[in-house]
Amino acid sequence: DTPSDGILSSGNLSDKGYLKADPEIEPPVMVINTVLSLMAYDYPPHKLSVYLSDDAASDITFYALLEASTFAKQWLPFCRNFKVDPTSPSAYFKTIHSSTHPNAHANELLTIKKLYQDMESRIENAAKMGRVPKEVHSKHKGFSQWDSYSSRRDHDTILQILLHEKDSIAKDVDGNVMPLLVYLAREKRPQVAHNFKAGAMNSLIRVSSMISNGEIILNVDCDMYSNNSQSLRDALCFLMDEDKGHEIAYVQTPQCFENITKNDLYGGALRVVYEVDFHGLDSLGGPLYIGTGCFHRREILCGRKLSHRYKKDWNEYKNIGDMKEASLDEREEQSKALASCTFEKNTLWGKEMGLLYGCSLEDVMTGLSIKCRGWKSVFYNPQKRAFLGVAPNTLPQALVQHKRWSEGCFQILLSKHSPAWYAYGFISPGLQMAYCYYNLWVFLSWPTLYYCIIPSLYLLKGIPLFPQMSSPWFIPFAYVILGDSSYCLMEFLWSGGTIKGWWNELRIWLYKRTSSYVFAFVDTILKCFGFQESSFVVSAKVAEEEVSQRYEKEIMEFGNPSPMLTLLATLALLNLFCLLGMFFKQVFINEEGLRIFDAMGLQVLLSGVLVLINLPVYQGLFLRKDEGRLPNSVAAKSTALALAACAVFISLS
Ligand SMILES: O=c1ccn([C@@H]2O[C@H](COP(=O)(O)OP(=O)(O)O[C@H]3O[C@H](CO)[C@@H](O)[C@H](O)[C@H]3O)[C@@H](O)[C@H]2O)c(=O)[nH]1
Ligand SMILES: [Mn+2]
Repeated sequence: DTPSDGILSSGNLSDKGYLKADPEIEPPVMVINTVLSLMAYDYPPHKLSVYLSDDAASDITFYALLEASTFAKQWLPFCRNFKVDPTSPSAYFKTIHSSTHPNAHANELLTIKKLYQDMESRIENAAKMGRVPKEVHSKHKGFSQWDSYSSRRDHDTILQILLHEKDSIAKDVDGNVMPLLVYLAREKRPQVAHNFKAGAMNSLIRVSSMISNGEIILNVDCDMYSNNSQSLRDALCFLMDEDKGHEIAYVQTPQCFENITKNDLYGGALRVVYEVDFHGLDSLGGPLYIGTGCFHRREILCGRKLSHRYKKDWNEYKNIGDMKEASLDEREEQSKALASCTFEKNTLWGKEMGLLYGCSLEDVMTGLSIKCRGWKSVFYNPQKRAFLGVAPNTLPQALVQHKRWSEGCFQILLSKHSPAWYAYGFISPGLQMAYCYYNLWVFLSWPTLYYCIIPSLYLLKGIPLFPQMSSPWFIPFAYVILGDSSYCLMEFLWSGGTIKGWWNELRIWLYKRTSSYVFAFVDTILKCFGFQESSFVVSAKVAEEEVSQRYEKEIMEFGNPSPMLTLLATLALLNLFCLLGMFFKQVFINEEGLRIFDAMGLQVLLSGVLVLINLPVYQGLFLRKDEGRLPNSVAAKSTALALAACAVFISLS
């Protein structure tokens, strides 16, 4: 029985103009489903507080949350009475067919579904019109906070306690108390760095300390709803364990997705990472903190070091001092100061307290710094997924996400918290190596690029680089190739994947290394020398109808021209040209026929596999007519580049 906060991170930004209007990228209806699912946890409601951080400071999101607070009055009792799970309304309605339920349930279900759909259409209308209806605006004082708002990068703190046990309206239809509910848009000014998600989280940590000060903080991305209403209780079992609990800083659940298709075209499920790697990490001191679905102890997130005398007394309720007596308005006013954009000046926030700044993988870096202070973490991976979110559903988005991640990993390696040197002595050598395994991702780009380019060009020229098939030196190569691929395949199947899914994973493995990691490497170096500013490209959570349809059919979505796509297409064409050129030369010019297979078997195999794996690229370049194909400009550029590379290489003596 400990008070806990559901801290929810949401909102988005478009400093660089990647994004359009916010309700399009992170739609308010999705966000309130997340909020409702957490409010309905199977947990005493007076000990539960939910905070929504809106980095876009959109009055439409505020309006949606206001609607959700009203709808919750019916939804929470409904969940309680009928043991509803998942507790996100939209996910729940998708799972049920009313005919299979007894009568009482069926009637109430119809009523609540109708209420939900009405609310949804009101919110969607407001989002479509881009403003909140006038009559609603005048009904709630909270909206007046937008009077001084000039843009999403320039506004005061907007903070509203929507439900609080002190307030008589905070009772549901059965007369029970409801969880505390707060909307927060921290202050932003163009001249002050806001530190993206980490900045938003730190504001939430401070503001919540003033309002509810729960001991446990759960942090969830705005697209991840609770799929298991017990997971909060389960996580507490680890943290409150009498023997080991006092060493544990956080309990991390895997990031799972609801929109993964059967063969997972973009490898978004990260199956092997969660089913194999993270369990390994768990035995070495605990998994990385991955930014969502994670239960933290507030004190430790705020910088506490491990001491052997530390043993939590869960009965001693940390009170919020004078604030207990303060009225809600006073509380709001005082908490606002904590979310101002200058509050952190000359403090340790972002350096030693809260989430750390200056890295595009703030979460992993923060988790590492917690480990270096002596704490452990736990990986909690229940059969019934704790949270479900939205994975990227186009190739460019998947690549951009991997770029952000690998860039962050590299930054951590170079940072003062580097697992390669700083962490030495603080964490076990095994964990150090495990971190480095991720931190060194970007370097994999160079050998992979080499293997995608050089052996094929030499094949075209007729120069063997590997032992011929009849030589005994061929055996170690064959052993490594067969051993590695069959091991990976087994691991993938064992983690619940399909054979085709493994082939797709292999493709994404290649694309990450030959585009995301390359660009991440270059960008990190540029940032080190101050040629570039840091950014956080928010992943889109919704897609156009046609894009979604192609995603369901597992047709690769390329979309707009970008340097990453040009690079991928060039490599794909280079391999195709080399392979075709070689065959042509062998059969028609040298008339050696297929003897080349003995001399250059491995090179033929390598180019052949690369060509097979790139089939979707050739289709996207030349065969498809739909909007998701590779743009003509990319086709022209990549063909020219690939041909030029072949020609130049051949002409070199
Ligand atoms: O300036 C920002 C940027 C992002 N977010 C929120 O942060 C969350 C994660 O952003 P998203 O664009 O969905 O990132 P993902 O690519 O899904 O992020 C993954 O990787 C991130 C680190 O790169 C982790 O923080 C995330 O938890 C993890 O889901 C979302 O709720 C955003 O609204 C903010 O609040 N403020
Ligand atoms: Mn996300």
